[in-house]
Amino acid sequence: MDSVYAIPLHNRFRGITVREGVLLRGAAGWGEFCPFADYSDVESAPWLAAAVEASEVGWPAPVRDRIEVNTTVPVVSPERAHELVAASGCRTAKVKVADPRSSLVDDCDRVAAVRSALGPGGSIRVDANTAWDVDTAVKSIRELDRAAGGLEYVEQPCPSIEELAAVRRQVDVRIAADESIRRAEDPLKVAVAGAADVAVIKVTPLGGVRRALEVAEACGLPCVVSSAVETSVGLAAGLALAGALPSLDFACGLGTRSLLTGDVTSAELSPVDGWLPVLRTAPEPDLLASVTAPPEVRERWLERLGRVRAVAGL
Ligand SMILES: O=C(O)CCC(=O)c1ccccc1C(=O)O
Ligand SMILES: [Mg+2]
Repeated sequence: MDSVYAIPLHNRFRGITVREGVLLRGAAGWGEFCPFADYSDVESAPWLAAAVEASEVGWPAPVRDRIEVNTTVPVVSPERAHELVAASGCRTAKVKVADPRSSLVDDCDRVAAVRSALGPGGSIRVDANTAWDVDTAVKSIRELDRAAGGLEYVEQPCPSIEELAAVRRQVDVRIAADESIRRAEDPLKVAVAGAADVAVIKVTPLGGVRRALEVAEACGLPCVVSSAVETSVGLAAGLALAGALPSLDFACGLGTRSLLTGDVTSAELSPVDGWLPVLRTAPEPDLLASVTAPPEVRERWLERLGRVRAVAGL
């Protein structure tokens, strides 16, 4: 039977305080259907395709058995950011910046605290989630780069591909494309080469591991596999993708289990010393029961699942 879960987050992330979704069980295992609330039924169809691939088909064989991951730092105080990074064991941290609740000075302070936690050998990337125009991006990236003692890359500083290209011409920091790929009408056709140095690839919005592998190949850039803040069921799909990519040069954004206050399995996919195994885990009945959504949330998700099944023909 389909299980609808609702799991609170430790800190607000992407405007969300509780992560919700449906776990689907099929012949090949478990899949997770968890489009964000602002995704339409049409935009949610690839999320369902990813869940159906996981539960009914399974994934291609991996070429590596462990994945280095970044820890993800939400909009928190510099002290809390330092604590989170130090406790994570990761050598790479991704810091959310340009949030409406955080000024550039706050962002610089947070990034500096992350550098002090990582030491000079660590890598820091920031994610602006499309917040800036070109001029603001150029100015902010220069300041953040200075505060960080060097940035590995900046993820999606501006909304459009053209703006990414303009920013890229003016700064020394690498540019990564995320929303430009994930929310593109046809992710197989977006011309990110020239506008970005790195492609962020997410299994769920791209419609599954196979489809994401095609997008990775088509974009012709080094890829970073990132989660959509799923339970360990959904994270396993990201690990399958990261495990199957022909080459992998950067730490992946799959260390997000710690953003959630709970999980559906005790074999949870939390990084150890900054690495995750390429494995999949099944939910355990008692843990599944502990995160079961209240009836009205369950109703809403089952209706959404039905509508998206109709749209997707799945
Ligand atoms: O990449 C990571 O470290 C975590 C994943 C992440 O940031 C994310 C999670 C959900 C939705 C959007 C994003 C994003 O990268 O913008
Ligand atoms: Mg991003």
